[in-house]
Amino acid sequence: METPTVLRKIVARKFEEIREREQKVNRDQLLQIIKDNNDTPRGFVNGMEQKVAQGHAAVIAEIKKASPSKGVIREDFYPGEIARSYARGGAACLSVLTDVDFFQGSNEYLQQVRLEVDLPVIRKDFIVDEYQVFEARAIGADCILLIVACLQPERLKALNELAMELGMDVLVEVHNAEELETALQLPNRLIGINNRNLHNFEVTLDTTFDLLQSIPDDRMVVTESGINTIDDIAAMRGHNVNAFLVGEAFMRADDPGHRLMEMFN
Ligand SMILES: O=P(O)(O)OC[C@@H](O)[C@@H](O)c1c[nH]c2ccccc12
Repeated sequence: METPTVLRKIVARKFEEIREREQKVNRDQLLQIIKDNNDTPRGFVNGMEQKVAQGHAAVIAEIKKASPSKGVIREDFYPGEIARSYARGGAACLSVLTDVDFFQGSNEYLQQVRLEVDLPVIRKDFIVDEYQVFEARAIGADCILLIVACLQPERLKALNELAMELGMDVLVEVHNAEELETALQLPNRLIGINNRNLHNFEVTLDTTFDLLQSIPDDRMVVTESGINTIDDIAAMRGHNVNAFLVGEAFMRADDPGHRLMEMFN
């Protein structure tokens, strides 16, 4: 048997969580909620492209209380306030962790944030089943994350198509060359490169630099995790990487949006 890495533990728990949730709100009910909400997704890819077209970095600013690798990152955690701060600081889009058991996130946080600001929002979770894609749209997500490391290629493709049918964008996340090859089979504009290995939490920005060479110019590369300094940003921009997903560096600052502005301007 393979050793249960953190990612495998999280995914095993996800399947249980989905079963529990489905008991309370089934798929048909989720569809009804989506219909009743009558909400049009905000263009996530569009938001990113606009920033880059203006010559700016496109920053996805993350709202994350805790993580399995770092424990609690931010004690005073008011997602609506953080979202407003990020909007003032010039974020292109927001990311909200909704995983409860490992990241102390929640669906309610995403719902609050979406009411608070006009920015597009990605649901950051470990999506392994259609149920979660419907749920994402039902709580107002404009985009979902699909992590190639948690999914068989056929499943990845099916979940990606479902998200698109629901009008959402998808950030496809990879960490190595094999996963990248799988991701490039999809037509998606955004390719996320996670600098953190989700099996052992090791972080190196070389993950992005190494994989970059194999990505055609018509994709937008989002470098994810471990972006902590102005030098990190300069190194990325020097390689023509202009889209960033940043959590911890902002969340540890008193005013997260102000920190965003300091780091990116
Ligand atoms: O806090 P950081 O190091 O700036 O990282 C943010 C983001 O990249 C990270 O939270 C993340 C990237 N991919 C994920 C998948 C699941 C959970 C979390 C993540």
